[in-house]
Amino acid sequence: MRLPEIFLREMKELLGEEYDAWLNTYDAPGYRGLRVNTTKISPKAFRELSAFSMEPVPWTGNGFYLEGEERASRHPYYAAGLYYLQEPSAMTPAACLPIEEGDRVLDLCAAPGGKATELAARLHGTGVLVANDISNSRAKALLKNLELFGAGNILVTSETPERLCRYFEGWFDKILIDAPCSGEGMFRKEPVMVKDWEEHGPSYYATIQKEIVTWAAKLLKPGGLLVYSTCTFSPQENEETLNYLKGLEGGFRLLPLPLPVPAAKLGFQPGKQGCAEAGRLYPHHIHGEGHFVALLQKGSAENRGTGDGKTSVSGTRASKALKLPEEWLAFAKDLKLSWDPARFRLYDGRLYLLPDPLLNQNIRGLRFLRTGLYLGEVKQKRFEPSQALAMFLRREDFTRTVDLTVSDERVLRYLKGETLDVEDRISAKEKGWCLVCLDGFPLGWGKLAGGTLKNKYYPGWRW
Ligand SMILES: C[S@@+](CC[C@H](N)C(=O)[O-])C[C@H]1O[C@@H](n2cnc3c(N)ncnc32)[C@H](O)[C@@H]1O
Repeated sequence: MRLPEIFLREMKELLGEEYDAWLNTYDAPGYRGLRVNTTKISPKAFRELSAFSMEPVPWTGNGFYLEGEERASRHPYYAAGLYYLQEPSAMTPAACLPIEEGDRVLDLCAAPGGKATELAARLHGTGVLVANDISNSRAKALLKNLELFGAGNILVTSETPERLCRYFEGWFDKILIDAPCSGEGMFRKEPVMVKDWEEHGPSYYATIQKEIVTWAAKLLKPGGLLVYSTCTFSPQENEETLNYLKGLEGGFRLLPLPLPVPAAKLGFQPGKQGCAEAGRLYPHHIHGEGHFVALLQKGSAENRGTGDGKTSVSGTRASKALKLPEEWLAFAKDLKLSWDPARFRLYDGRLYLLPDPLLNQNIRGLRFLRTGLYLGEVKQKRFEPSQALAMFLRREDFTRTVDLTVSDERVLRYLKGETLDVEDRISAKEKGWCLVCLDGFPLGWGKLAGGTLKNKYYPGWRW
């Protein structure tokens, strides 16, 4: 593999006598990883259910090395949102952000959602995850991944950090910044990144990173926690950015990484330039690609207020209960869940369920792709439930289900959008909307009539 001369020189300076061991890793294959969606299934239950050959990634509770040849991205369990495919080192940043139920969490550079999906899972449907990416096209992939995971307590935006700050200054309990970077740690996995490094390099990204952390520092509550991560080795992009952040208003200090085992035992190397608590992940010390992770706190823990989420533009608006459409009420008779009426919003016939922390929050003018859980649409006097709602629900949340097992050839036909004969799976008189489930996990909607299942799997997701 061809690596830029300047990069190699800098790595020699960084690694000293470890340089050769590091360089040799480019002749070895990389590692594939799978992270279990713990809102849907426990890691133990997933291992029992799936036939995948997997070994735990020691710095996570739900990450695994994928060892066989299975095409896990084309397995129906993927369509059921049971896991995310992620390189093992990339699992570290989200694992290092301590999430508590009810938290207001921001993933500032979130697309396509590798870390955001884990943060959403750890919120267990409470609080809110604001998942942002400056790129609108990448934010669309982020939204899809969050909805596939069944996350409903979300706000997906495509904004600059500066504009987010006009709405959410001092609002977040936890922030994750997986910063755009020169990608030095990914050259083995994605050799095309070498070209980008030659065009831009660490100085270009260091400027962007300083801009991003400046706004993130304002977005975080006093006492709040922030994870800063990159997939690069460059101290200019890592320690220099941290030292810049430490000097910002509010005062930031580094904390030890809250891992299941001390970082040193896992083979993580300490950060440099006064940032020893940070973790440098090198492919010659761990089974994974290069990464950098640090956990910081703004001010001290005593400063950590409850925060009232005051906005800096046009005040707040009181939440009032919406008169719910008849079509929704008729559909919801089959739903075994109920929600506070104040949480519903109807825009152009589309019905949404807002996360609690957003009820009094002004988001007018914000560029967003999704506010909360999209429930579905009122169409020709009927309610059409959304794919996002199917993924959000558990099997037991809806009256009618069609239950298929993974060995049933109808599973793939359903995912392809075909009409199915399901007479053997239901009682003869069953009629209307039903949740199509795979081994107990919803895949999407169907409509039953006379033993036939009309396929309502979202056309944009069909296989
Ligand atoms: C390393 S990637 C994020 C990967 C993501 N966290 C994941 O785990 O899937 C960095 C992201 O930052 C976004 N980005 C670049 N500049 C940004 C900025 N100023 N504000 C917010 N996002 C930005 C890029 O579009 C890119 O998607």
